[in-house]
Amino acid sequence: MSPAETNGSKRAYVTFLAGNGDYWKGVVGLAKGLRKAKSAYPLVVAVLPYVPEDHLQILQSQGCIVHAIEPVYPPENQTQFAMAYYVINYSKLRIWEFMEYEKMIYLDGDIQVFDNIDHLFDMPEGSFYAVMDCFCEKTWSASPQYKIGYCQQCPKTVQWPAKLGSPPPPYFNAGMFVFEPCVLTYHDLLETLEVTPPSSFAEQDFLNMFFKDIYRPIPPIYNLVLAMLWRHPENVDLDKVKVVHYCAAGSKPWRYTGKEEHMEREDIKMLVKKWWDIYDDTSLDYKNDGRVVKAEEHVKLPPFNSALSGTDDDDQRSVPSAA
Ligand SMILES: O=c1ccn([C@@H]2O[C@H](COP(=O)(O)OP(=O)(O)O)[C@@H](O)[C@H]2O)c(=O)[nH]1
Ligand SMILES: OC[C@H]1O[C@H](O[C@@H]2[C@@H](O)[C@H](O)[C@@H](O)[C@H](O)[C@@H]2O)[C@H](O)[C@@H](O)[C@H]1O
Ligand SMILES: [Mn+2]
Repeated sequence: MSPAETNGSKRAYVTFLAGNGDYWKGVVGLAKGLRKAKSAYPLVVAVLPYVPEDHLQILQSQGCIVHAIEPVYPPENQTQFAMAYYVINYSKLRIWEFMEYEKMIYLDGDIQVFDNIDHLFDMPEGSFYAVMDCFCEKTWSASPQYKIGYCQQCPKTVQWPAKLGSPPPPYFNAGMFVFEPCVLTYHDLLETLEVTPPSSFAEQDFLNMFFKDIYRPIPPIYNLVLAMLWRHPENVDLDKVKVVHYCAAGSKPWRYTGKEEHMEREDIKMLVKKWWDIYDDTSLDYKNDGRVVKAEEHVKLPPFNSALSGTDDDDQRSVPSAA
């Protein structure tokens, strides 16, 4: 049984690449970081059209399994996304059709894995695992939480006012999550998206709504949203952090100038250097041992109706507890 298959279930990390810009550097860094952390599983890259061929070659030369996907667009809308480019992030939904895998961990291309997190694949099936986000950055300024100063990271500091009803349910950052590709879920996601008005955080808001009944928070060591360092330092122990998410403005290591707000912090400089130390480490380059790394054929999805008659072989495993 290959390392990518454990107890018969095929597993892989997956990230997403769009455009002809420089995010491919984030994906290369991620591929090398997973290698350094001695992960047993491959990195699949879901790539949108127009990603340049030379970027794809670089990813394959680093051992990535490149899967071409078609874009997913939200319904026609006048929404002001928190960042205009968020509209392309709906295309992340395509990873639910990667039926050749039973369990996947999604990681944004601006994430680095500094310690092995393969054990997360052993979490019980049937739930959606991700780390809770923070509402304190300006990107949240249109939200009711931000306007009253409420954040789920410190629910007692500013209590959710009873007049606004019950507090919002736990809300995850969609830059990292543990999920199970499933054709029924995939079609349900796309059909639900067609009738869901888009909102500020695009697919992140949508995924939070869609998975709210099965979402289980996992500790922030698995996705350190950098703003936590200055918004909720009491919730962060950098020595224990396994996964860093370079999502704060100005923190993408491959574009780092140190000029944006908070970017002159010593911990930010240290984390950016940690990223570059891996990216520049040629001993972490992929050594193709003669096998030809082929972009795996997409599993041809069965027609929707025949998938309905499929049966799930549910094999529960012992699991680390979620947060
Ligand atoms: O031009 C882009 C913008 C985004 N992405 C992908 O979409 C993810 C989500 O965007 P981003 O990480 O910039 O959002 P943030 O987490 O910073 O809000 C990125 O990590 C990349 O994997 C990409 O490939 N090209
Ligand atoms: O398309 C919406 C995006 O929303 C999330 O990014 C946000 C979120 O983390 C906020 O809390 C931060 O304030 C903000 O900076 C950051 O961009 C995901 O990381 C990304 O993958 C993607 O889903
Ligand atoms: Mn990100």
